[in-house]
Amino acid sequence: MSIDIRSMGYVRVASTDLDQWRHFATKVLGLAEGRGPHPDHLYFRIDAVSARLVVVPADVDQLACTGWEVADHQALQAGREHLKEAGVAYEEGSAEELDERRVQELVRFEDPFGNVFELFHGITYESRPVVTPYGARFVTGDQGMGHIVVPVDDDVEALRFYSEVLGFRLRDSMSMPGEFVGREPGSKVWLRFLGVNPRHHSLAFLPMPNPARCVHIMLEVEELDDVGRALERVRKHGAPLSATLGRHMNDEMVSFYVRSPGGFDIEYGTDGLQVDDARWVARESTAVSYWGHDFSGGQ
Ligand SMILES: Cc1ccc(O)c(O)c1CC[C@@H]1C(=O)CC[C@]2(C)C(=O)CC[C@@H]12
Ligand SMILES: [Fe+2]
Repeated sequence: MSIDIRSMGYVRVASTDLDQWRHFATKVLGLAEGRGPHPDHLYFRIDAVSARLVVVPADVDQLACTGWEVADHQALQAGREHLKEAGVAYEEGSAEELDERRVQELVRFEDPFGNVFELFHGITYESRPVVTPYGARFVTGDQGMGHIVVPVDDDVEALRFYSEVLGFRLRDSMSMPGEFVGREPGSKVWLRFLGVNPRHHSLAFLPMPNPARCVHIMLEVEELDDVGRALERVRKHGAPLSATLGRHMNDEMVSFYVRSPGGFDIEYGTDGLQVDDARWVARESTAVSYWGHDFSGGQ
């Protein structure tokens, strides 16, 4: 038995420039501004959940942590016991932290590479329907808020930790030449894509150091038109495009990548694959994309 994570619940970002984040999140990404307990923090909604993205002032620009949802107190208690058995140190969320995240209970720990994870249950949701500035509807629910790609030092240890300790299920693998991530020529590193719900992957990792502590966060919208409109706003506001529109091979997502003020990318996509664990078999994809996704920004 391992931890029964149901979905990616929230992301917290540390930022040196909250005005820039507010502009980017609302005008470029089209997220709805929400409210929260701390007057100096930015809270963004994409669905009924009170805040999915929270930006907090800091003297660095980097990912602070990701929050992973479990069903209830019993599931979190089982999670604590599992972490203890696996020798992973964790701490309980303080009263202020529970209030800030608007969850019933949480524990925080680090993966072997210093990525900060929180396990929580009982997040609040709002009575008022979310109204996003450009009418985009985001795909969440059972599939959670999206996916995240985190940097790791060791792809073998990462796969062991995320699957055996955290209970993520391997859905796809893709190899990359070692020299691509600064290793010796001729070596091979693995990008692994793991899931916990019908979303093809909720967590992926790349064995490459990254000062932002995040490679990208993916948000999914209902319609291709929402992706097209977002791409127009990227151009209008001069936000740096990290990869052109394309369709990924493994999860069939049609998306583009834009650089956020956090120094990591936001992947903005639609039409992602949903899988059924009873039938899914882990595969190895042989290309990043069927078409598009020019990571030189189309220049
Ligand atoms: C390959 C792939 C499949 C599904 C995804 O959602 C997805 O984000 C990716 C791309 C992962 C990865 C990345 O985000 C950073 C830049 C990378 C390392 C590349 O240059 C190729 C693959 C890219
Ligand atoms: Fe992605």
